[in-house]
Amino acid sequence: MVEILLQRLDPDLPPPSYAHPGDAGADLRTTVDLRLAPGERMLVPTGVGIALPEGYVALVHPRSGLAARHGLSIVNTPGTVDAGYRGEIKVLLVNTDAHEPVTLRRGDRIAQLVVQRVETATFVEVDALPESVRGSGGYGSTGGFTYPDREETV
Ligand SMILES: O=c1ccn([C@H]2C[C@H](O)[C@@H](COP(=O)(O)OP(=O)(O)OP(=O)(O)O)O2)c(=O)[nH]1
Ligand SMILES: [Mg+2]
Repeated sequence: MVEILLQRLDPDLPPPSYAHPGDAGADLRTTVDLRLAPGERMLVPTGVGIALPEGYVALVHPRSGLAARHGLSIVNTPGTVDAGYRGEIKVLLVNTDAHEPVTLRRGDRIAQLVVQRVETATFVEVDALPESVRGSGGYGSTGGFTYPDREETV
């Protein structure tokens, strides 16, 4: 368990909280009413700031229920909150539904914050990278799937 300093910039709203003990994500709320047309995105304030200890990151993930029911997602998912960031956490919501607008009210839970340990790397430049079994194969190099009515594999 890690202790994180939290500042409520909007004290009338509850602070981020875990819905159940052991949950990975603490829910974040919108401080504003909003309506997103199909395809529209908006940077939404949550009314909280945090001071993470060094060696930690907080990731802003979408909520799966809102995604499944309304197509609500996050453009930059998962958003990265750096340990040194002291500003308000914001969520870049997007309505991916093709037809219906998404309407949210102040106080609705819009995203979840996942706190993780993170390594800081030292990048050591070399002329050639060591060999590996995978090599430079990627982007479907191990095969994909074939549509029943088509010859090619995608
Ligand atoms: O979903 C997010 C993503 C980022 N941030 C804040 C915290 C983070 O530390 C800062 C910068 O984020 P990031 O590094 O992803 O954005 P950037 O475009 O690289 O901005 P910068 O040049 O400020 O690093 O913005 C949020 O509040 N919510
Ligand atoms: Mg950055």
